[in-house]
Formats: sequence, C-alpha cells, structure tokens
Amino acid sequence: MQDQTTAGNLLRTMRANSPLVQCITNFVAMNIAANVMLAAGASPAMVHAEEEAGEFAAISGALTINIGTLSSGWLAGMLKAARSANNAGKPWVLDPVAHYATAFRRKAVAQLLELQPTIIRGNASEIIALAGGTSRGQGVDSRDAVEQAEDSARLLAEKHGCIVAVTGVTDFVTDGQKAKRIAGGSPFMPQVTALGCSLTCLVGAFAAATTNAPFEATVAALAVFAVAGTQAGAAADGPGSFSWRFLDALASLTPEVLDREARVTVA
Ligand SMILES: Nc1ncnc2c1ncn2[C@@H]1O[C@H](COP(=O)(O)OP(=O)(O)OP(=O)(O)O)[C@@H](O)[C@H]1O
Ligand SMILES: Cc1ncsc1CCO
Ligand SMILES: [Mg+2]
Repeated sequence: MQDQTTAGNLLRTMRANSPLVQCITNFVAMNIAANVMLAAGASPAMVHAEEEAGEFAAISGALTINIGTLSSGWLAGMLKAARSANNAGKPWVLDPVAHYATAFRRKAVAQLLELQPTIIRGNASEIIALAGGTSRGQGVDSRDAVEQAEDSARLLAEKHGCIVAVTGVTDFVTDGQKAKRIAGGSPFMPQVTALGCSLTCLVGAFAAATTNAPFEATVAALAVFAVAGTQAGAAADGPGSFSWRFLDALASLTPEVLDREARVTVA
C-alpha cells in the first residue's frame, strides 16, 4: 500500500483541505507568516485577542502560539486558545521565542507547557534552554548548532509527551523515541526575519490536515521549507530576493518534486 504519510502525500492532503489555522504569532511575523501559509496552500487567521482567542480555537483545524512579542493581554489570549484547542481535540504548536531572555517569558512558557502542546518548534538555543541546558542564544537568534540540541529535544519530547522540532542548518524532529533529520534550506533563511515563526504556522497546517500523525506532519512541513528554501536560495542574490523567491517556490512546489528532493533521514 502507498505510504500516505510521505511529505508529498501530506502536502497534497493539506492543500486539498486548506485547513484554517489560528496563528497567534508576533508583530514581526504576522504578515510574512500569513503569506507563507497562503503560498503553501493553508488558510491562516491571525487571531489573538483575549476576548475571542478561545472561541476561535474551537473552530480552527489547529492553533499555533508564538511568544515573540509577548504582552499580558496576548498571553491571556494564548492560554484561553490552548485550553480551547485541548477541549476541542485540536492540535496546537508552541514556538518558545527567546523564552530564556526574561522572567516574563520564562513564566509564560511554563504556563503554556502545562497545557501540553502537541508540537514544540524552536531553534537550537531555544530547545537547549527549554530542556534546562545552558544555551548561547542572543535574543531571538540561535547561536547553537542543531546537533547540540538533539539530546535536549529527545528529553523534552519524553517529558511533555509531544513532538519536538529543532531547526537550523539541518533540522531534527523527535517524539522522544524515533527521530529524523531534514537537510536543505538556504543560508539566506536566518537572514530573513520570522521564517522560523512562519514555519511554526505551517507545522500547524500540516498537523490540522493529518489525523494522529503529528510526527509525520512536522517532518512534512520542515521538508517543504527545506526544498523550497534550497530552490529559492539557488537563484537569490541576497535575503531580499530570497524572500519573494521563497514564496514563489512554496506556491509552485508539487508533491512529486517534494518527495523526490526532500533529504529526510532516520536519526
Ligand atoms: N544556515 C541554514 N541553512 C539552511 N537552512 C536554514 C539555516 N538556518 C535556518 N534554516 C532554515 O530556516 C527555517 C527557520 O529556522 P530557524 O532555525 O532559522 O528559525 P528561528 O530561529 O526560529 O527563526 P525566527 O525566530 O527568525 O522566526 C527552517 O526551515 C530552517 O531549516
Ligand atoms: C525579531 C523578532 N523580535 C521579536 S519576535 C521576532 C521575529 C523572529 O523571531
Ligand atoms: Mg524563532
């Protein structure tokens, strides 16, 4: 029987469903993340107000929460949305941007972790710090290698019963037991702000479009970024032209090309 969980097949399913994803992201990421989602074939809605975030999570296919530009009002909306997603049986993804930087962020992430995210996606410095290690992260930017975060990712996944994705030069995804690496992308990617935040939203779209396969959904979303990133990077002159080329590459990526070009290996 054909494997329904290859990245290409999951991309086909995701586009066919065009899942509504509630993206509680940050002021920096909102526009690029929505454009990335639309280019890839998902349906994003940036809804974060405390007054409506919980209600909206119940009608969304998935929820993503990113603490990049946190404030107390937004945090209240995040907590309501995560509780509502849990009650409705919807997957939700946590992006713990620079959670190590301030006491406010550390406390917020601890509260969000208690609500048991389905998937955590962060850069290496964020994942190392989240597992209690000493990271070299500076603000929102990683200064650690993905390889150094792999043990932390496994630990976190075991502890919280979730999928953990670490992104960087070569990405790493684990459920605490099995793990995969996804190679590809472009050195221009960390030079364009909020692509990681956008990827978190896309992970939500793939999680919404799959049933009980958050590990495969995460690998597929990361593979889409890796292949489209490689294609855009090959033609780009710098981060500016990379940015628009990346949106075009996401939109024109076919499931067949994705399965052919994706460099996914068992870790
Ligand atoms: N040097 C690199 N080479 C290839 N791909 C990269 C590189 N650095 C990051 N990427 C890719 O860029 C995407 C975003 O990951 P990254 O780890 O930069 O997120 P992030 O640090 O959370 O970003 P941000 O906080 O700006 O949103 C992923 O698809 C990742 O594989
Ligand atoms: C630059 C920046 N500052 C807060 S969030 C964000 C987007 C990248 O994480
Ligand atoms: Mg980030």
